[in-house]
Amino acid sequence: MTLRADDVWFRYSRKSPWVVAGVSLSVEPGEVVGLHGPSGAGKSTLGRLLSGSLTPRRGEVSADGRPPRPGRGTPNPVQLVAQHALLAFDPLWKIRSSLAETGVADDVLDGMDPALAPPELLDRFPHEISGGEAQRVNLGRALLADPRFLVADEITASLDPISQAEVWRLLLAAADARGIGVLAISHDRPLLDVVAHRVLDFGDLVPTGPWQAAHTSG
Ligand SMILES: Nc1ncnc2c1ncn2[C@@H]1O[C@H](COP(=O)(O)OP(=O)(O)OP(=O)(O)O)[C@@H](O)[C@H]1O
Repeated sequence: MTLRADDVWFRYSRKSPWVVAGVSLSVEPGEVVGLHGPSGAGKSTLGRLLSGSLTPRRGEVSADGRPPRPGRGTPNPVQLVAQHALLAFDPLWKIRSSLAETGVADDVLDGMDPALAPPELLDRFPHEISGGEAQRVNLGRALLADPRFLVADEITASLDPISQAEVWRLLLAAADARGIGVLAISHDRPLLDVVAHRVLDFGDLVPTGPWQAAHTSG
């Protein structure tokens, strides 16, 4: 099973410029691929395309040959974990209810790795946990879906160094143990050099030919 983008193109509207223009990449099971680039380059957009929350205007995204969109009752094999973990939780729901929304049974929730979801946090509201705790629970929720791939988009950009190291330690351990392929998106090149097996630069993903030049100028 490979996560692939094949000549993917995307723009937010017909009148806006191409944000992703002819990009191809692949992530293998168990592989951690870093994606680096400046702010506004299009990294998050590509992450959303790879996780199926956006659909390419042209080209294809596939996980094991199929578009990574959740079917009815079927978890998405490509889970997106984004920077602002608290936005992923309903502020009016206790953490337990947000996790239960994934469809897992109560005993699975109670049996979650306490490093990801400490039992005492499950009955709190999102505003009652720290940013580091929120991102660990958010990662735990993505792992409940038993994903084949994780798109980790600036997941530790707002965290202190200790929380940052802990989130990455947990993610890399889960990826290694379960053979999950990871696309780690960050503007922090030294971080990617530590966590990833190889690092791609967003600018290098865009082929430079006359056709692209004509179609990416706006
Ligand atoms: N929902 C949206 N509607 C319209 N334009 C958008 C939308 N989301 C992003 N963009 C634009 O697409 C471009 C790429 O944004 P994107 O968030 O993918 O970049 P990025 O490389 O992830 O940046 P950063 O590192 O700052 O998060 C930017 O010009 C941004 O303004």
